[in-house]
Amino acid sequence: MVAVEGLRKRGRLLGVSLRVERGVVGLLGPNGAGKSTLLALLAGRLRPDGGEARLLGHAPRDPKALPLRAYLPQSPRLFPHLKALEVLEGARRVKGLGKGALEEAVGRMGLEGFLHRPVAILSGGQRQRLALAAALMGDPPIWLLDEPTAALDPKGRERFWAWVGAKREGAVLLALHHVEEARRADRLVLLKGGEVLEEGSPKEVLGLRDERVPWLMEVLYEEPA
Ligand SMILES: Nc1ncnc2c1ncn2[C@@H]1O[C@H](COP(=O)(O)OP(=O)(O)OP(=O)(O)O)[C@@H](O)[C@H]1O
Repeated sequence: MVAVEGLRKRGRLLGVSLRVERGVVGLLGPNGAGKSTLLALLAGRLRPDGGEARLLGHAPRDPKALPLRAYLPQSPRLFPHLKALEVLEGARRVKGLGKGALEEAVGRMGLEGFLHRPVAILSGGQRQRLALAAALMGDPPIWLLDEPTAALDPKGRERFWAWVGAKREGAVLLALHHVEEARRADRLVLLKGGEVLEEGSPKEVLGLRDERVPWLMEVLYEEPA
């Protein structure tokens, strides 16, 4: 479903290969590891210098790939003067979806309380919930989400993971920083310096404690060993 072969972006990604048929894949790694670059390349927002990626057989920049994926960048741009509901209406129209999809997205992310407020006065977490609802509306088969829960409170995180859990088909790729969330993924991919360092189940990857990954101790193991 998502196939990546030797993907390169100068100075940022040094040749990454991955294959995700289905399920939730967490991308872990310290700041600057290349997680956002990989997701932006998969979303077609960046052009690679080498290698290739396919989303259900389509190149990321092929217009046919657009309706197949949801992409949430690390700092989503939302027009500040629009009301939350207008942002969602815009996403719904662009995606050619019915009202039901919008209502589902509102319910999933709990947006009922601030639908009529302009983006400019929303809190950081409210904006993130809105951006997620707009991106995931219609439930495309592939989700590419860059630190989707970074600004969310515990309830918002639960709502997000409940939505992930309700997704029965498809591939979800998430850049993550927290161990407790990484444990919920089906597979984890550790990136560092633009390369894949390890790949495996959360148990395998989070159990790694060798000298190649000293940053794991600092970045991932907030909990006492
Ligand atoms: N436009 C750019 N031009 C050149 N280098 C860039 C550009 N954007 C990012 N980089 C560099 O690419 C590397 C990978 O960055 P990237 O944002 O993909 O990392 P990340 O793993 O998502 O990090 P974080 O956890 O901080 O979000 C970093 O060293 C970064 O400084």
